[in-house]
Amino acid sequence: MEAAARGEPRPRPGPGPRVLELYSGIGGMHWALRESCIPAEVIAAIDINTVANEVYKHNFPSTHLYPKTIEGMTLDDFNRLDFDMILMSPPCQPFTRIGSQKDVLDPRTKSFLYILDILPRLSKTPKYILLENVKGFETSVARDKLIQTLESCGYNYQEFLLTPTCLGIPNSRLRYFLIAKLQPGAFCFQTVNWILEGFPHHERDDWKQSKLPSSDQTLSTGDHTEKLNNSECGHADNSKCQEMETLIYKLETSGHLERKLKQNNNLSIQMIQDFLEEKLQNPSQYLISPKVLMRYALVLDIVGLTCRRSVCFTKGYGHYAEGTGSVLQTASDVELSTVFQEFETLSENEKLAQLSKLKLRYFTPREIANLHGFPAEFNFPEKISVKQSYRLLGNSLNIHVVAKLIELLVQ
Ligand SMILES: C[S@@+](CC[C@H](N)C(=O)[O-])C[C@H]1O[C@@H](n2cnc3c(N)ncnc32)[C@H](O)[C@@H]1O
Repeated sequence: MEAAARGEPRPRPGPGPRVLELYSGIGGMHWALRESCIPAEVIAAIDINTVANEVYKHNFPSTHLYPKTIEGMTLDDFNRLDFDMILMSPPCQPFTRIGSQKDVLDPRTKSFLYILDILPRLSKTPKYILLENVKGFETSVARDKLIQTLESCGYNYQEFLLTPTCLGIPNSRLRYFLIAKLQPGAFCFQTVNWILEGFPHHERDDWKQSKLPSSDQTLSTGDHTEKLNNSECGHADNSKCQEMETLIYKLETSGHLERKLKQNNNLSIQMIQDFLEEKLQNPSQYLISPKVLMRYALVLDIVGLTCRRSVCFTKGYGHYAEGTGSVLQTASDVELSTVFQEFETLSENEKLAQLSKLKLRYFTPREIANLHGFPAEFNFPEKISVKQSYRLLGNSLNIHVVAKLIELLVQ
């Protein structure tokens, strides 16, 4: 029988922090911890999703994974785990613009409120906390309760709104992050009581910088334009005033096109082609069907191989066409604008013939994993379907962004 099952604390594996990964999903936090090179060990992960747990176990067979609800863990269970760090991505549906917005009244927030209740009562308050959630969380009651709890427990903390483009990755995924460190531990940068929209600058040899990171001292490669364009999860900004603007082609106004052009000309961001698989297995399954093309062509976010942008991939990718993530134009010799020229005047057959020239396909799960920063060693068990992979990746996070935050948290 294992020590934990006998009610005894687990033996310490090494010198670094012992990490508890809550809402572990497919282990995005675990991969980020590895990338951060912090000498830490995930001593337990907890998630209720059986499919996600299959993927987690496949990639981290030696990590103790609890396939149960967080509320199903007692205070004693948590105390026995004897952890120093919590990494967590609570469910985001209660806080998204298109979700329920029920905030703390949504039953899916219950487990998070339970964690806030447990935190001050732990026999050892963890030294480090990192939380990830959607944009929208920052204005929630749940966030206010989190801050109250952290302040009453004696944490220093910093909030962020970050997207992978600030690290040169051609994918928008604007997310809320909070890192908290138990006092007297101090951060290697000056915290501020507003939300940072880039990573704080620091001198490699002088982490204890004293200057306040003002807005122009943060790395904000295109963040502002991105927020306007992709404020949550890649849904086109269909506000009333834009409906009044002239459409150039597709449903794009000159403003949309200018923004995309600016993103594609931003040389600090890599090209989409750097994230693609060389040879697809069963490529026909990724082609966009004529039915989807005909119904959704105008709302698909289309990116080419040399583009330096893509919109946020959500769990509905490959299933719902609108606002769930970009699709790839594999025909590099065709101009998107020419395909949509006088499109409305064409017959159905002519429309399909035009659209087919683009050779559009979905990104594969591996390619989305690449954009999310998952390393080559990460993979899905064979029995996990493409659709399930999209769902799980859509719920996950950008590894590079979180790895950098873990470094900021611990250094
Ligand atoms: C936003 S996803 C986290 C994804 C994860 N960070 C990853 O990289 O895949 C939220 C996860 O919380 C899990 N979850 C939701 N409510 C839960 C609860 N009450 N107890 C345990 N896990 C829960 C879901 O199954 C889902 O995998």
